[in-house]
Amino acid sequence: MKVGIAGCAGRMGQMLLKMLSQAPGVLVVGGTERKGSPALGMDLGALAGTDPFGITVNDDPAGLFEAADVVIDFTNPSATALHAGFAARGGTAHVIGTTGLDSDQQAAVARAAQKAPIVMAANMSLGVNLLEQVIEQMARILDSDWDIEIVEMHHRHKVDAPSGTALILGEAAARGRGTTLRRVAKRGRDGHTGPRAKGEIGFAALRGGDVVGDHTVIFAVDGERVEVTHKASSREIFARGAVKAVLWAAGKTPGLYTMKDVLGFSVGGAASNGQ
Ligand SMILES: NC(=O)C1=CN([C@@H]2O[C@H](COP(=O)(O)OP(=O)(O)OC[C@H]3O[C@@H](n4cnc5c(N)ncnc54)[C@H](OP(=O)(O)O)[C@@H]3O)[C@@H](O)[C@H]2O)C=CC1
Ligand SMILES: O=C(O)C1=N[C@H](C(=O)O)C[C@H](O)C1
Repeated sequence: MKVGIAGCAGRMGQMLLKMLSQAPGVLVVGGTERKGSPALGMDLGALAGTDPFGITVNDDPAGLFEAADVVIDFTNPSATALHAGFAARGGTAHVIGTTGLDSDQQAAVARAAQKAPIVMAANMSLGVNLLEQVIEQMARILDSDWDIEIVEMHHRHKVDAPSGTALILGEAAARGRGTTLRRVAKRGRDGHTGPRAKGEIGFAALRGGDVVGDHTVIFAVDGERVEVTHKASSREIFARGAVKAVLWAAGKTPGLYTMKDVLGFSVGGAASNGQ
C-alpha cells in the first residue's frame, strides 16, 4: 500500500514516518510541507531518524494524493480542507488527525467524503475512543443535577483550544444528555460570569511545557464528584491509531468515517469526529 504523509516534518508527521516505514506492506511514497518550509528538500529518512528513503520533502500535495493510495494528514485546518479536495479529485483515501477545523472547513471535508473514503478523528488513541463511550453512558445515567466540566492540558505549542478531544468528549456528554454540544457548551469563563447555568458543559484549557495531552471530565453534584481522566504520555498512541486507520481506509467506499469504525467498537449512540 502506497502511503503519503502531509505535514511530514511536524511532531506527528515525523513519528508517523518512522512507524509507517516499519509497517509491513506499507511503502511511503512521499511527504509534504508548506511552501517556504525549511524542511523542503530534506530526505524523509533524516526526519524519521532512519536510513535515507531516497525521497525528499516537497510542497506538492496534489502530486502526493496522485501517487498514494492513502494520505495521512496531521497539519493545520486550512491545509487539511485543501487536501480533502485533492482526495476527492482522485478518490484517494484520506486519514485526518488535524483539529480546530471551523464549520466551513468541516463542510469541505464532508463534501470530499462523498467522493473518497475519509477517516477523521480528533484523537486516534484507543484510550480516548473508549473514554468517549464511557462518558456518553455516564452522562445518560447521571441526571442534570450533575454538572459536567471538561479540563484539558497540552504542550505550549498547541494552537487550538479547547482541544479536539475535549470537544468530542463534550459532544459525547451532550449526546448522553439528549442534547447537542452547540446548545450547552460554555467555552471558558472570565470576569463576573454569574452562577453556573444548569445543564451547561464547561471547558477549561491549560497550556504549558511538553504535556502530550491530558483530559479530565468532571461530573459534580452536591456532596460528591466523579472525575474520569485520560493522560497521554507519548504521541505513539496517536500514531499507532493513525497507522490502523491507514490500513483500514485503503480501498473503502467513499464516506466520512471515525476511529469507532476503524476500531470496530461502539457502546451505543452515534459517534463524532470532533473536529
Ligand atoms: N487526532 C489525533 O490523534 C491527534 C491530532 N493532533 C493534531 O494534529 C495537528 C498537528 O499536530 P502536531 O504534529 O503536534 O503539529 P506540528 O505543528 O508539529 O505539525 C504540523 C506540520 O504541518 C506542517 N504544515 C503546515 N502547513 C502545511 C501545508 N500546507 N502542507 C503540509 N504541511 C503543512 C507544519 O509546518 P510549519 O510548522 O512550518 O507550519 C508542521 O510541520 C494539530 O491539529 C493537532 O491538534 C495531534 C496529535 C494527535
Ligand atoms: O495538539 C496536540 O498535541 C493534540 N491534539 C489533539 C487534540 O486537539 O485533542 C489530540 C491530542 O490531545 C494531542
